[in-house]
Amino acid sequence: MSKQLVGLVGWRGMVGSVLMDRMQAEGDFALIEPVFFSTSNAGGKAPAMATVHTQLKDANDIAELSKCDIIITCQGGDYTKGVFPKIRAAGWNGHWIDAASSLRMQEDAVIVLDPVNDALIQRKLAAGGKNWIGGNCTNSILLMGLSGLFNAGLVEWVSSMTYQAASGGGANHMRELLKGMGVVHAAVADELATPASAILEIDRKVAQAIRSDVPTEFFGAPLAGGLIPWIDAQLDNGQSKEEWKGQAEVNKILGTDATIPVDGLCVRIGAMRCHSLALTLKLNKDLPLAEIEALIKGGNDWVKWVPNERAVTVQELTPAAVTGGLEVAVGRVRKLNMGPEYLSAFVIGDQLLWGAAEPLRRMLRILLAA
Ligand SMILES: NC(=O)C1=CN([C@@H]2O[C@H](COP(=O)(O)OP(=O)(O)OC[C@H]3O[C@@H](n4cnc5c(N)ncnc54)[C@H](OP(=O)(O)O)[C@@H]3O)[C@@H](O)[C@H]2O)C=CC1
Ligand SMILES: N[C@@H](CC(=O)OP(=O)(O)O)C(=O)O
Repeated sequence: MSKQLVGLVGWRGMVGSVLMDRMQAEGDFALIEPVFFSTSNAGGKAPAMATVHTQLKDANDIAELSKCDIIITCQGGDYTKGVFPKIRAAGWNGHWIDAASSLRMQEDAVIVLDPVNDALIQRKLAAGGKNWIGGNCTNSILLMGLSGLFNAGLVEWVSSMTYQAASGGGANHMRELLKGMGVVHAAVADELATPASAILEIDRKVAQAIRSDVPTEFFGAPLAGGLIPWIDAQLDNGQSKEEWKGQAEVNKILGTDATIPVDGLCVRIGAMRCHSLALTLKLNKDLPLAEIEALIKGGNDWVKWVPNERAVTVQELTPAAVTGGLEVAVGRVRKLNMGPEYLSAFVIGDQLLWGAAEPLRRMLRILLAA
């Protein structure tokens, strides 16, 4: 049987690069005929995985895109808004798998996170669904960490304070943070090399470097040594668009009948990869912690439970421990002073894996197996 033609767009970006790594690691390329597209280098050499279509095609060429059975795009929302309507209008009836937020809330789109909503995906596939959209990275990490509680129907509402890594903005954002770190270090390298140097002089110089010399082209404000308590667009109700996605997407992924309120603050921090969420959950039952732990651990195969103890938390509930892996770590789980149904949790996962590339890769495999 001939292999399906799978178009790959955005494969060079932050998410796309991770997707390529994972597809190679899992042998996905052996199951498909890949065609690589580019918005900036059409005609250039395609990655080595392309054995037949060895030249990059123009990512805006509707005719070439329409030859694909499946298209996976990690190019971004502007690309989706520009190309998706045209290719559908041109009569293309293939499967569109997309990392961008543009189509997520469309009626005929499914937000895919198969360890959490596989039954929903299969129902929509059987009904002829064609649009499979990855969720917002932070919401995917939230649900991968606590699907056990959500799927047990125990969550009444969630307050979510997020700590989102620089790579969430993309490759250029991650590069900007690293450059900024270099600027800050360079500003005080001599003083750091002199043990007796005055710490307040170091502090003053660092503050000056952060205010004046750290690059801000992509983040719009200095991130190195600091944080930015706003991600994505401003909405009329006072939320950032990133905060709005919380309730909208969590409920769509779960397919809830009654909306579970999800709200909080989304904050950009100077981590490279991994998004974290400091959560307050209101449960609808007062359960023993041991039962809550068992439900969280049983949520899916990728949950890594971290006991609420200082030493193991400091070692295992951090970006350094979690980056590059498929485990989603859940810790700091305890009852809060507000009452026995109020629970804290700290969830951290590699947002480029379960928060972006992995659900797309797994959706491709679901389609190939259908
Ligand atoms: N970053 C994340 O954590 C997540 C992102 N998403 C979504 O996925 C989509 C893609 O995001 P992301 O991968 O972060 O975006 P990037 O900006 O990293 O990549 C998108 C495209 O930008 C172009 N590009 C421009 N400059 C560079 C560069 N220096 N290095 C690499 N590529 C570059 C590439 O296109 P070309 O090769 O054609 O020039 C690339 O395909 C977005 O819609 C985003 O919202 C979803 C979940 C998580
Ligand atoms: N907005 C997230 C990345 C992401 O998931 O984007 P979107 O929801 O637009 O696909 C961040 O900046 O960390």
